[in-house]
Amino acid sequence: MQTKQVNKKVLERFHYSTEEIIEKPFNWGQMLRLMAYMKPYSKRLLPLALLMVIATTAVRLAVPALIGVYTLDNALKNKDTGLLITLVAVLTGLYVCSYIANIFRIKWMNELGQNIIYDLRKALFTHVQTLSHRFFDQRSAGSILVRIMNDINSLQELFTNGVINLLMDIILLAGILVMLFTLSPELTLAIMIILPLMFLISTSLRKNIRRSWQVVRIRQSKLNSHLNESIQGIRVTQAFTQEPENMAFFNEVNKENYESWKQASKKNAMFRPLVEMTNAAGTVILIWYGASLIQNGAISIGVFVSFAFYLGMFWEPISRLGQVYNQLLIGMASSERIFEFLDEKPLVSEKMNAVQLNSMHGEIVFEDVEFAYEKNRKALNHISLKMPAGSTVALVGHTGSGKSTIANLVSRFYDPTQGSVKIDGLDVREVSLSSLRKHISIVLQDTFIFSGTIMENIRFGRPDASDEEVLFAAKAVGADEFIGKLPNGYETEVQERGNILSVGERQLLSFARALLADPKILILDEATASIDTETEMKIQEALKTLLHGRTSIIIAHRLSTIRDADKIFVLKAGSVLEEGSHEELMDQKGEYYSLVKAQFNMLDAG
Ligand SMILES: Nc1ncnc2c1ncn2[C@@H]1O[C@H](COP(=O)(O)OP(=O)(O)OP(=O)(O)O)[C@@H](O)[C@H]1O
Repeated sequence: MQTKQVNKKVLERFHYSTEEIIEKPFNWGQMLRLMAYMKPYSKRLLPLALLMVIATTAVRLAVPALIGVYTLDNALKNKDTGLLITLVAVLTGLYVCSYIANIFRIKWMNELGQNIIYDLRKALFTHVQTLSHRFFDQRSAGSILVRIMNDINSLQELFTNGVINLLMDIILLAGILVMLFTLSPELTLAIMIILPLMFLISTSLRKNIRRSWQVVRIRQSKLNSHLNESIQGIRVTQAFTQEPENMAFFNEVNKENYESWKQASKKNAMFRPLVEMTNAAGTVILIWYGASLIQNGAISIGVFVSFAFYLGMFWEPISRLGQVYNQLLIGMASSERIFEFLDEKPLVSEKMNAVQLNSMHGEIVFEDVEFAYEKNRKALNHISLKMPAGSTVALVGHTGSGKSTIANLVSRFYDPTQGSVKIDGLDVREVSLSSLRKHISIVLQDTFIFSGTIMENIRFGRPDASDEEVLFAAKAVGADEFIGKLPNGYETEVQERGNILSVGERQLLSFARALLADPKILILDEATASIDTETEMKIQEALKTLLHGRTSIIIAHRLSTIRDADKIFVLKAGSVLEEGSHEELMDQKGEYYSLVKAQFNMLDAG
């Protein structure tokens, strides 16, 4: 395998945090919490599946006794043809029953496992949807995806096969031991000498194999992260001609993945022969000691044959129990991560008797608001401001001065650490979240387009809107023109993030989306930044339609767009430095004046 030598600096560029903890010690509390997901199925599916497990196990336990003791020692020895025919009929009947029971066992167990996974995934997704922005600030989308998909998938194996195999194997093992002791206690005790060896192989080698597969999973996860980032960032990579470095790093990670897999499968391949060797040791003891017991007349040939059959069955559940144990430990780590998400409380939560805001005027008041995303780093500092209902208010200021944070607090994506945000005189913490957000629309610079048609995307905020209403909104904001040129017009399918559309076109779509939702409060956060001046002039009229009759908060760096605002708040380092109309602020010759001048000079120079 040839790979280009990777520059050390390139390797250092890639940092991927993978879920390194793949297994956790067994934990009863967590196990019981997991098992609680079986409860809805404890009336029908679970007992039915268990019944089938017991039925198949019982048949497996009965067969060796029927063949050895009954056929050889009774029917053949006594030349009892009647008994022989009965035994053949019973055996055939048992096999048929076991075959049918097995079909249903697999069917019901899979159904049970799938149902539990379905419930768990639904619970997790429903919960994640309620979590606050802060939760998403702290995690990558990839790591959330991994929990909802991979971690839950790894529990699927535990629920479909693991738990039931565990039960089946325990019942089978206990049954075999009872049969072995009943047939010949001396021979059983002699064979049990090799049990410690078997146990040692099962635990130590399995642990070793498990660790190797963990390394494979970590490497795979690294490979996934790199692939994901490579595809997402392909445009930047190509623009900076970083393809060779990217390829070299990929080769490195791919090779690591291949090597780890080779190691793990080598160890895996050793396991079966070792188990078979101990199995063979058991057979040697059986023949040597069993033969002498037959010679002494302590046991019959039939007992010996039945014993041999049971012994052959004995190792299978033991080695499978080791496998289930592995699954359990992996399940512990996965479930811990899943429960960590499920236990995460939304930081912004609704009060018990939250007020339903059926209608809204849209007056927004900030009373001495302080806010910090992170401790000791205030984003807003003693902010007091008033935005009258129906007015157009602009927030201006340098990057990082707190403009978007003010918008975030209005929508209650975060709560202030001090002071209060009031809408129509009501603290937003008193209002139900859905009724508050129903009256607010936000248009961001990087608007999100969902996979689906253009029509569906505009309808996003008001799913019950008619086609005519969608068309009206699109026309009003001037989006109709470009939509008309698309291959299928409003029915054109766009992929996630709307890559076939230009940034400006996406922006127009989100204006239409906002207009259709008909909110009382409209927040435009750098919403016109991606639209060229000509288009912007065209949509100024449309914007008037959009802003009419609502409280609008416009955040813009391009100051020409906010000239007509009723009030402009100038922010600096989280505080309001100046407020007033464009003319008033220009007269003041303060921060706003210098910002406008700076832009004017820049344009002049351009
Ligand atoms: N999710 C976040 N977690 C931590 N800190 C944040 C987060 N979002 C913003 N900040 C910080 O809060 C401060 C205010 O950010 P904010 O986004 O409100 O600025 P802004 O004025 O809107 O800037 P811009 O003009 O660049 O959009 C900044 O110092 C920023 O680094």
